[in-house]
Amino acid sequence: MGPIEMTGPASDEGSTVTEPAVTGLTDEQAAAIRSTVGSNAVRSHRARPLAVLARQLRNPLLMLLLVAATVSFFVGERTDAVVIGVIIALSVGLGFANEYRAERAVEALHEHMRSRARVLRGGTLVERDVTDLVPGDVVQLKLGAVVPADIELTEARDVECDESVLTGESLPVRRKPGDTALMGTVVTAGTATGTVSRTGARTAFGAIAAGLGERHAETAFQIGLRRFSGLLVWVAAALTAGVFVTNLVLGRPLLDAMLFSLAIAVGVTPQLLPAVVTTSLATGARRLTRLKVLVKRLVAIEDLGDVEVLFTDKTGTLTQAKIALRQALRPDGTPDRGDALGPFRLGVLCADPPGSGPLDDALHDALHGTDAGAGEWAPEGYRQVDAKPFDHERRMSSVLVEDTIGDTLTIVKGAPEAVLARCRTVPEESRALAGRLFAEGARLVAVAVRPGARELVESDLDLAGFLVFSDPPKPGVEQALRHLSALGVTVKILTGDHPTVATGLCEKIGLPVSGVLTGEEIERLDDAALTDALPATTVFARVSPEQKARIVSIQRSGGLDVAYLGDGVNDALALHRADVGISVDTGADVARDAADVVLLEKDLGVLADGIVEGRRIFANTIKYLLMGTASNVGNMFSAAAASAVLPFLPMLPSQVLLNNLLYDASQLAIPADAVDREQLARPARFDLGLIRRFMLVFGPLSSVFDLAMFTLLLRVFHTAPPLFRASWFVESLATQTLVIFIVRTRRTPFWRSRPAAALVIAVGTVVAAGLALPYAPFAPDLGLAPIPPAILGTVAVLLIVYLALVEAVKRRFRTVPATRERHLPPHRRVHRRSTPFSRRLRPTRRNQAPARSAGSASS
Ligand SMILES: Nc1ncnc2c1ncn2[C@@H]1O[C@H](COP(=O)(O)OP(=O)(O)OP(=O)(O)O)[C@@H](O)[C@H]1O
Ligand SMILES: [Mg+2]
Repeated sequence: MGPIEMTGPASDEGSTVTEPAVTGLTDEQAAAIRSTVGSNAVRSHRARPLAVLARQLRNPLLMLLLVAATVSFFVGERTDAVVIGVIIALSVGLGFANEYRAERAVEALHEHMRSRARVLRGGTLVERDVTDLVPGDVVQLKLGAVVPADIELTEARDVECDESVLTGESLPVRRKPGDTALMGTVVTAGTATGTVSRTGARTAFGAIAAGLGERHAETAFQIGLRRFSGLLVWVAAALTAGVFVTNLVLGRPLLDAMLFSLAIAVGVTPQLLPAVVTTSLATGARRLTRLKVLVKRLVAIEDLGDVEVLFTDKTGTLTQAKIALRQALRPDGTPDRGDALGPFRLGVLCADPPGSGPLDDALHDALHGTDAGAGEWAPEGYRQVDAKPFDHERRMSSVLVEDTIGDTLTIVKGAPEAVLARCRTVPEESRALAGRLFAEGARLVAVAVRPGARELVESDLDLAGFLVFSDPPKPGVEQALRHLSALGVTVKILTGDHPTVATGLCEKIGLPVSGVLTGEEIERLDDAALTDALPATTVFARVSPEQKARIVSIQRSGGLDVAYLGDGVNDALALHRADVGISVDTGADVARDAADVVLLEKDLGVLADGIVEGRRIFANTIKYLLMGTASNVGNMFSAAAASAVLPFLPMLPSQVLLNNLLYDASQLAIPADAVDREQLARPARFDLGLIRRFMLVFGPLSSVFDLAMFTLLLRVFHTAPPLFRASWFVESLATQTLVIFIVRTRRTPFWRSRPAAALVIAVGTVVAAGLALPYAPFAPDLGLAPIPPAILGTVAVLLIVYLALVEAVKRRFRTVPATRERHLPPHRRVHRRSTPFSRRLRPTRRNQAPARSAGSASS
């Protein structure tokens, strides 16, 4: 059963299918089946305007207010009710427009995040989007693949699947021909071919993913935001109840009291919070996409900003992704000249098909030149009888081959420690040679043989020699590491490679090594000892996938925020454990699916940019929160207090709402604001305590000024209600919007920290509009009267004194480091893994062009 020639358009995949009879479905047949059974999707994504609108309207406060306004329209103040209605419509519109735009950005993210399966279509092996698969498709699975549908295996070579995502069972399960490889599980060993039996929601994985819904579990940031909103809900509730009761006691009409207290509540609640956060995140995501960093979920950007420790694998991240065979050496160190039983020819015999991994590809390249992908890959004259593919635990791969006259040969190649341990005798000079080569920083593989055996046994071997691969550092790594360290991120290496190679590389790229631990040593440490050893260790070498994951977990439990960057099958576990998993577009399926962030180019430099972006978003969100708790809360508090002592309402409900709307509008420019360098230089943490203290200090401060203003208006200027309200309207709008220029930075505003032009324009416009309102022709409808210059001057003086005072108090305000909550949301694995199985509800391109050849989108 030899490899068949592929039919159809030339493809650079060079994969062979060992079932000549199977041709799979054609693209047309697949499309026809898809039209009846649907896409292979477990969820859908599309910005749904109605859902976004419903989210805006779900606000019970607005609803209550709307009801009260409607009642008032029929029984009382008509104009006031209409004004209230218009303002509510405007604020709903504002929130809607912003959130909808952000949802569109999420949708665009999804379009970048496709995952492909190798499928036979019309006899040709092509790559298709996983959502295109239909029952009947013939699919190939290789090591590291996430099984794209329920697949009945027709052929399976040493296949093991990790089904923990479905069963919780962490040990891989053996899968033989006739078994079903389940969707969402991972091929942890071997290669297989099979026929799709079930897709999408009809699979067990689909059912689980559908049950979880589209909402991801909250991150620490989102929890912080929710707590913040909760805090303000309490403040609002207390104020509203107080105002309502006081006004009733004072004998004011029930409806007026109700409208006024509800308006106060609306004024306190941060309605635009979701819009501000999603706009920030969406803007950040767009910026990152341009830098070739994709985030799967918007909040992952904020997660990036929190990263304190970055674990990375070595090969392909710190070193160039493409490695080359440099030398083949016999056990005594003399070069192999291509002898029949020399390490090079044996190594090639033992290699997996092209495209399986960089190391084996380097061997094929050396044999065929660089276009090794096409054509026959095994040297002639040998037939493969059995094979044990490479895995990261054994760190070896082996084959049993038979030559034309029936002699058999077991060939083993792998990490020298593993291979030498299985050799009968190893000359001392060979060990010394290996040590020397490691010290040179070469990526080293030992090859050994055992002639004559009938079965594949990896023991009693004879060393055939070494294959030396060059694995030079990637250009630019040094600079990226400096950037990361300037950002306060500690970089550590978790590699399957040899410790000497790893430390040698660190020296070349300027990463100071404080300590080295090997997998063997780690095995002997219990969790407590490993915890103690972590801070002093930079390099973890010869670690297995489980050890990588264990190290990440232990680092996290120490309270630090941990990111993991890796692209291999051996990185998937660790990616899942990390707070932020980062992978590369060209990496193994499992790695990509386990990640929150995918780099289109494996480049540490862009990662630093991503971290900065995350911190920028965080900083700007915090600005909005602090703003909401400073003058805003203070003003509402003053209004509430004033309503108890004044003979009339200090502001009409419609004026409170209008004031709030204008304030909100000015805040929408915050996501675009510039952030001070020192705020980008350290990992950020959500600190509700800071916000609470901020509110307790700056709220009352603002109220003091309001009360001074009230006193002057009543006692000195003897104003009537319309003028009183107009004056206070302008004063409160100016204080609460202009204070952003002080709150937005820890430095001296403007001189030391320049705000973004957009923010200056937005705030300026809003203040100007507020100032103009009392003079507008429709001012009487709003219940406002023109303000005479004497009062305007007073407002200006108060404003300046207020801002100066806030600036002075701000300087005494220190952030106390918050303790971070350790929080790994449940089901995150199912969520992450189901991302590629997402379908756009409204297909844009109908019927994929069947002629499209596969290679285009593969790496
Ligand atoms: N295809 C292969 N065949 C034989 N041996 C291999 C093969 N791939 C890797 N090895 C050996 O196994 C060792 C461990 O490889 P592994 O993939 O676990 O980690 P790595 O890729 O070297 O490092 P990193 O974790 O930094 O990516 C390698 O150093 C090499 O000696
Ligand atoms: Mg790797």
